[in-house]
Amino acid sequence: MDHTVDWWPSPAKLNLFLHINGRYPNGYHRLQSLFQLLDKGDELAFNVTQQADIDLLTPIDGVPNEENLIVKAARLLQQHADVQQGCDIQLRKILPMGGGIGGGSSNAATTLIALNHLWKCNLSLTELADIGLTLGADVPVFVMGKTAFAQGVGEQLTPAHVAQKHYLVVFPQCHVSTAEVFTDPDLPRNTALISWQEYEFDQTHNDCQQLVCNRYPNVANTLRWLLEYAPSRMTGTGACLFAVFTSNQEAENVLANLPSGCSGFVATGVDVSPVHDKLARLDSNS
Ligand SMILES: C[C@@](CO)(OP(=O)(O)O)[C@H](O)COP(=O)(O)OP(=O)(O)OC[C@H]1O[C@@H](n2ccc(N)nc2=O)[C@H](O)[C@@H]1O
Ligand SMILES: Nc1ncnc2c1ncn2[C@@H]1O[C@H](COP(=O)(O)OP(=O)(O)O)[C@@H](O)[C@H]1O
Repeated sequence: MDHTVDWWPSPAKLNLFLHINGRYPNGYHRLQSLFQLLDKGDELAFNVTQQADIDLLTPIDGVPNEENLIVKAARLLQQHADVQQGCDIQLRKILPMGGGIGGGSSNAATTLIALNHLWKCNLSLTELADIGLTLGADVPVFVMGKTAFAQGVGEQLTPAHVAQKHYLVVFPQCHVSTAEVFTDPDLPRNTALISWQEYEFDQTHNDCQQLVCNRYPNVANTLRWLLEYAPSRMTGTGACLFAVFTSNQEAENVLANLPSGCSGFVATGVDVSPVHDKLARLDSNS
């Protein structure tokens, strides 16, 4: 660990369920979901500079910096708040991309929150969430920083307390594009709305799961394997799967026996994002 660098967490999320209730005229889907924030994720570090340049010093293979959500988020905030300073950014990426665990969206949210603090923009979380929504439907939940029920395209958020569980998150080594799932004619789009008070894991599902299992045998086989151990489901539009445990040790035991070709990690569900814990610590020290 490099102690001279101040790392900001960029947590992953799981969709404990994902119901598709319909479609808006612009083609976006109307959803209900429970976004569970996790205590594990990527990390980002920001070094404020006096020139306006935004530089990501650790590019991601296959994602040009200009298209990286981190750089886009920094630029948007810079324009929105008329900031004259710039920054150098470093990323330590551990979350698989296109996995349905929100890595890119979380990176964008952490960038908005950290630079709002470091550039002293003083924008509210709601303003940052509005900026974030223009980058992706999942950015607002990470900006608001609370495990939450979501509806609309995922931007209408109601904070939720979920009993603390330990999750084995498994990446079946295939990437599923969100746009590919949402444009598939076979995707079910007519689940009835539920009221949050009635939420129970067993009474909910992920409307994308069967479609992705049909198209990606790796996902179907890994899900079947996980279900032998614990209640399990796909998150988001895939391809990651999660299994729910009441103890960390049980989750670690199953991780140790993952089928070859899969990778994974164990994380604990949190009600509040670790980014917000860091902000609170910074605010209490200032
Ligand atoms: C459905 C979720 C659940 O978490 O899937 P994952 O991406 O996490 O797997 C997300 O809300 C996704 O959010 P995000 O990945 O930010 O989506 P965006 O970049 O805004 O959109 C990617 C594409 O998905 C489609 N899209 C996205 C969200 C939505 N409610 N309806 C859609 O139809 C649109 O066609 C869009 O072109
Ligand atoms: N900082 C970033 N981290 C991850 N992906 C990014 C980033 N910036 C842009 N992307 C693009 O966003 C896509 C979706 O990434 P990600 O958010 O990790 O997946 P998902 O939405 O399935 O959870 C990636 O395939 C990549 O092309």
